[in-house]
Amino acid sequence: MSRGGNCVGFHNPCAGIPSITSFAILQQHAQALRGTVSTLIHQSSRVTECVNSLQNLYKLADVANKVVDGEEPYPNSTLSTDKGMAFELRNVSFAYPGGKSKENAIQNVSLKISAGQLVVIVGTNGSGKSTIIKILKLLNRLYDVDSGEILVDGIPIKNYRLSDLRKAQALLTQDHKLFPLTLAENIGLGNPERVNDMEMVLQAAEAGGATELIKKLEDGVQTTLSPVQTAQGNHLEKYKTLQSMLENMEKEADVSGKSCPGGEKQRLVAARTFMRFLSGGIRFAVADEPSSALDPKAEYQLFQRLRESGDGKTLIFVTHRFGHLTKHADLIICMKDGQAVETGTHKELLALGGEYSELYNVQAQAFSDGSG
Ligand SMILES: Nc1ncnc2c1ncn2[C@@H]1O[C@H](COP(=O)(O)OP(=O)(O)OP(=O)(O)O)[C@@H](O)[C@H]1O
Repeated sequence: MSRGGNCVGFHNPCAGIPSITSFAILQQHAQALRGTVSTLIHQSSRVTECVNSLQNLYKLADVANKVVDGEEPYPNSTLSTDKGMAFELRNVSFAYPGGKSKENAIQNVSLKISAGQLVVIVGTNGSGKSTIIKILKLLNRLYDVDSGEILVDGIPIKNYRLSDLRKAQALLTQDHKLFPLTLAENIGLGNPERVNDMEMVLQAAEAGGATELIKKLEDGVQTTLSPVQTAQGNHLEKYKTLQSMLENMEKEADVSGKSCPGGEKQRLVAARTFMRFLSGGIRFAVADEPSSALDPKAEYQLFQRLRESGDGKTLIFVTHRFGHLTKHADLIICMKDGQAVETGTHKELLALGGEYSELYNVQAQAFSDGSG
């Protein structure tokens, strides 16, 4: 048996350590080594992921921006009216870039929306409602259509300056974010130049139905919303540094939970949209399911206020609910399988007895068949 430097063995008389202890130490080292190797393997796969993401970023940077800015100022001095934006879709088809489906999300859609109309888009899931909104939000021109043409106030959308179009639109969706700022700032984001104009902020809050919620809070509009706590963070009370690092990482995160439940969040987001309306110059507003978390009374009030402030704006709503909106709409667009299968008013579409009346009757039946 070696008595030199090689002291590892079941029996090590040079160190006088009992063999069982040596074995335990050996096992510990082996375990630590296994842990290190598996961490290394995990980390190296993360490195590959990071490198791939970086590569993709560089590839993206090489992609030429296909959206070419136009030169025509908006509003057009001769064609635009102060009633709002007018739209025309001529044989428009669109498939999402990189989308898995070979089918177009919308197919050969032709329709006209007059300036100042209150328009409601209905249809089953996946029928293309939000896609119509996205290409009409065209206004951002994130999605240029594959074929067909979109006209705004009689001129192809592509001719307009993007920045002018953006200034003229407001958007209200269910997935807008709230930030860990004060309520006033969250609302003021709709019109950042006037974020300190408390009179305007409170006016927007009232229109969005957020006044009661603000009154309940000790600091009113100056209440700062707290960032979201993830499930991960909840286990980390003992590790203060790690917890505060995670919380900082969540700064950009949405606000929800106790500090602001769904319905209240939608009210604040709606208030932000009204703040944007108050900035002036808005001629087109889109609302994509803006009331999904609101109770029926709050939903009615929101629609009323949107309608009341709709002067000088074309309003387009996407909804699954049939009610005040569809009843008052100047134009209902009923989508099915990517096509605008029916257009008209509630009465006209009911009289048709087609897709719209079928969808309507499913909801109406719940109240009329005495099953409730
Ligand atoms: N970002 C996307 N990438 C790829 N395909 C998409 C994308 N968004 C929607 N689609 C597809 O386009 C089609 C139309 O979807 P769209 O969201 O317009 O329908 P929708 O009527 O608004 O549905 P819902 O009522 O469920 O919101 C669907 O087949 C959908 O899967």
